[in-house]
Amino acid sequence: MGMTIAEKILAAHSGHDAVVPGQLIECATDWVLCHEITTPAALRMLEERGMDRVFNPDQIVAVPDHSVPAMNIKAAKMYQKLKSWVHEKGVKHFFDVGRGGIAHVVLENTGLMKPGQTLVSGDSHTCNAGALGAFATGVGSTDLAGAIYAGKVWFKVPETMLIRVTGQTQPGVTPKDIVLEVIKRIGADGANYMVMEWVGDYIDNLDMEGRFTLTNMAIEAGGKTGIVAVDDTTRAYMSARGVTPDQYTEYQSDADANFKVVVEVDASAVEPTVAYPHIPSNGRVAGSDRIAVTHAYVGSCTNGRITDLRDVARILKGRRVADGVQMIVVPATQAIWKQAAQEGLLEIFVDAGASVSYPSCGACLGMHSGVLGPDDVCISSSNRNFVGRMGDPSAQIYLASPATVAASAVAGFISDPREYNDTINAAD
Ligand SMILES: CC(C)[C@H](C(=O)O)[C@@H](O)C(=O)O
Ligand code: SF4
Repeated sequence: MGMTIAEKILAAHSGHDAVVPGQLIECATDWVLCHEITTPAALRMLEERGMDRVFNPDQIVAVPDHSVPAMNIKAAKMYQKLKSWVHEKGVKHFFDVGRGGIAHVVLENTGLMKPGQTLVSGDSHTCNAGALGAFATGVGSTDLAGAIYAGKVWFKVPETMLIRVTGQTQPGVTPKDIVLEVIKRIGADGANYMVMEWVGDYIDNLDMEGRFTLTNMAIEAGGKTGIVAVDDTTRAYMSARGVTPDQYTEYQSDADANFKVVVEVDASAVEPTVAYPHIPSNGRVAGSDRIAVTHAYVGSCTNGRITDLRDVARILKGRRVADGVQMIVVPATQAIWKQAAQEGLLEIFVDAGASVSYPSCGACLGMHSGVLGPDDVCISSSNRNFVGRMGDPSAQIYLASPATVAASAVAGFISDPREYNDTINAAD
């Protein structure tokens, strides 16, 4: 029996020639990603047991991102804890406030994380990095503590779901719509403890930014991670970061690999999709109901990349955010913020009446810088619309692509971005 990409990576990191789904393995971690929310608890566990060390300070990447710049004293203390640990242990890759942004997006851009590697973090969207042809997954604080201490974690080898996306999307339809459509179809637990491997000519033609959006949301279908095989797009992305193919290992799934489920998606039939409250699987076609919004949020590790900001700018250019709508745009990292500034995108946002914020998770999980109040209605480019996710439990969150968020912000109600296709194409 052949193996999938994920099985091959896990075998290579656990000293086995081959592994099968269900097998328990001790897996070496090439990278541990640490932020200020879950790392302090893991560090306390280690300290209490007198196991206060790191397996290798060069293989830890630390990025404060959720509650920074701190909005209260508690957050300031968590940030201090992460920072003092980084200095004490000599953690090599530290992206402090002002030099980083949202951890997953910072990491994907560094060139540190390479195809064929393994990554764990105390964050559920760690699956994001799977787009690089790597095995990346979120773990709880105990496993995080173990990884920091020993550079190893226990895994049960997951089954793999194959998602084949063929054809091309209509103008105005983006990777976010594809992933919302898939989660709608399979359900919020449809990929429970499975690897979601994306293939097909749609994926072949997709840029890395779009691939990260797909793998980022694996956890919203219960997936262990998402993964995309290495191809020329991945190689070019790595080489732009100074990493050559001899520095990483490429894996492909074998023709006779065992896929537990196969999902077929015709990209040309996918419409702009909005996940209605309060679960990401609750997808409907954008604009099928007239839903007034009070807030519009573009950002997060799912959709705060430069390509997302360009999509938003194409719609906002020469237009105004509707009265009564608070729109915030949060570039995911300092580097993306700078590029957006250089491309003139930030000026377009400001001229349209949107507020541009510093890179952080703040609004995405209702911690700061855009917390929703009672009965607010937000159209969000993020990945979760659970009750209370962005603030008050009575607030309603609708998940969509950046283009749909922008179209809705301009109209004042949830709208189909394809209404702007003519002007977008004319502007290009
Ligand atoms: C705070 C963190 C543990 C959490 C996660 O794991 O996903 C957050 O990033 C989120 O998106 O809800
Ligand atoms: S941007 Fe949102 S989803 Fe991503 S890590 Fe931060 S809080 Fe979690």
